[in-house]
Amino acid sequence: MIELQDVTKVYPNGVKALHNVSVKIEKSQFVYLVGPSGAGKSTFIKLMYREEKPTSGNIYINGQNITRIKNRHTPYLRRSVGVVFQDYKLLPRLTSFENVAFALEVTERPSREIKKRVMEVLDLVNLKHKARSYPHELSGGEQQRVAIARALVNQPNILIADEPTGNLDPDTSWEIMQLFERINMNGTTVIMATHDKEIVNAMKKRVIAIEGGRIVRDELRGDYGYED
Ligand SMILES: Nc1ncnc2c1ncn2[C@@H]1O[C@H](COP(=O)(O)OP(=O)(O)OP(=O)(O)O)[C@@H](O)[C@H]1O
Repeated sequence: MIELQDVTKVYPNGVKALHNVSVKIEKSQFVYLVGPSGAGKSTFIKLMYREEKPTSGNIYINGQNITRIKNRHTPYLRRSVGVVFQDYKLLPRLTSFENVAFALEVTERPSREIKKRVMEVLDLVNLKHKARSYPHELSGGEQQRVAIARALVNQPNILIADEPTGNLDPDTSWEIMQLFERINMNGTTVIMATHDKEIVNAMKKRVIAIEGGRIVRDELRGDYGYED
C-alpha cells in the first residue's frame, strides 16, 4: 500500500537527506520511524504527502505513483493521507469544529451532513464538548486531538505523524498513543516519526531506523534502540 523504490532526496542547498531508500509498508501496519536528529525522518514523511518531491526514485501510495501525479491532483492524495504535526498547526481564529470542518473536502454537501461528520470525528477523539473552543482555550493534548480529528475527517487509510507527542507530557503522550492504536485497529495504516523511547519500547510495533538518510534497521516488533 506504501512503497518507496530507490528514493533519493537532495535539497536545493545540496543536503542529501535520503539515499536510495526502498521500503514497503503494508495496509494496516503501525510503523515507528526512529533515528538521530537530522537523519531524514521528516523528509521521509514529507515525501509521503507530497510536501517535498524526491530527486529520484518512485513512491507508490495506494497503488498510485505519486511522483508522477500533477500538482493539481495533490489534494486527492491528501484525502487518503492524513497528517499530524508536533506543533498541531491549528488555525488560531477557528474553533475546534471549524478547524475540522475546514479540512473536510466538501462538494456541495448539505451543512447538516458536514456537521454530522465533524461531530463524529470530534467524538472519536473525545472532544465533542470542546467543539466551540478556540485552540488557545485547549490544553496541548486537546489541541493535538483536534489536529488528529482534522487528519481523519476525510477518512484517510493512512495516518502519518511527525513527532506528535514531542510537545506533550508523558501522560498526555500515552493518551495520544492509545488514540493512534485505536485508529490503527480500525484498519488505518499509522506511520509515526518519534524520539520517544518509552513509547516505542512499550508498543512493540514495526520500527524502521534511519541514519544519515539510509534505513539501517527494520524490525517487525522492534525497540527504539538509542539512548536519548
Ligand atoms: N528544506 C530543507 N532544505 C535543506 N535542507 C533540509 C531541509 N529540510 C531538511 N534538511 C536537511 O536534511 C537532513 C534531514 O532532515 P530531516 O528534517 O528529514 O531530519 P529528521 O530525522 O526529521 O530530524 P529531527 O529528528 O531533528 O526532526 C538534515 O541534514 C536537514 O538539515
